[in-house]
Amino acid sequence: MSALLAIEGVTRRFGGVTAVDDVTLRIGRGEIVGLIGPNGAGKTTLVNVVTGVHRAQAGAVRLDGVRIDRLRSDRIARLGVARTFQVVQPFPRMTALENVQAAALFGGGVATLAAARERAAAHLAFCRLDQEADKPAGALSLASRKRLELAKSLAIGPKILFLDEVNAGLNPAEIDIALELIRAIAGRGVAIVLIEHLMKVVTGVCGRIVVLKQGRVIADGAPRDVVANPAVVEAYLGRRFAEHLAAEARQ
Ligand SMILES: Nc1ncnc2c1ncn2[C@@H]1O[C@H](COP(=O)(O)OP(=O)(O)OP(=O)(O)O)[C@@H](O)[C@H]1O
Repeated sequence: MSALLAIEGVTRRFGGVTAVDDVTLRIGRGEIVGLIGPNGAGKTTLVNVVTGVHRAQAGAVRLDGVRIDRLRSDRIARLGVARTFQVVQPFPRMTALENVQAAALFGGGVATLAAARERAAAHLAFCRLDQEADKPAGALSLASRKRLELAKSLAIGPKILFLDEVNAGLNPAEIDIALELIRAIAGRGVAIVLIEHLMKVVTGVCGRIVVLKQGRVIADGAPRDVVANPAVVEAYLGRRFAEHLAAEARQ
């Protein structure tokens, strides 16, 4: 079966820095993939190339077999590639419902404002924000704003969703809710790529982990194999932490 998203030999340089270096990666429908690596490894740049923010200087990106790497970012989003940002940026004076309604209208597939509103309400309920629907987005807590970003992403009808540090700044109970949501979204067949520094989160929710270092993929596989991979331990995890994770994985 062909991959939902195929990144094929993608390279992106900035001046003398090769931020993404000949990366090849295939992601299937409904997969939850962790994308990890040290600061500056190229994670955000890779997402920027896939979402059309940056052009690749070599390689190709295909969604459902169709090349998307020469398209504008709004077109790529409408085709089903959604992302959230590390720093959440809703329209602060619009209500949570209006924010999601605007995303639904952008995504297309709704004929009227009323239909967009109805769909937005359903996405808010799914993201456990129905109680906050009529509050200005700027008045929501950080955890709620992060879930609002998820609801907005869902409103464009994504096939694949890139989540950049959705758990940063959340407490353990809030992280549990976010992870439940991520599993539920994947359960609907949406592929998820989780950029995350919290290894407990990555190993807990991801079926597969990809590790970048200096723009290259240095590991790609099941969490228990990746955390035991000496190159990953050296580049990112550190030995004591890796031993701790391996012990947890065995339990
Ligand atoms: N717009 C840009 N202009 C110049 N250099 C850039 C640009 N974007 C990224 N880089 C460089 O590309 C490399 C990869 O950066 P990138 O932000 O993709 O890494 P990252 O893995 O997402 O890091 P972090 O975990 O810190 O977010 C770094 O050396 C960075 O300085």
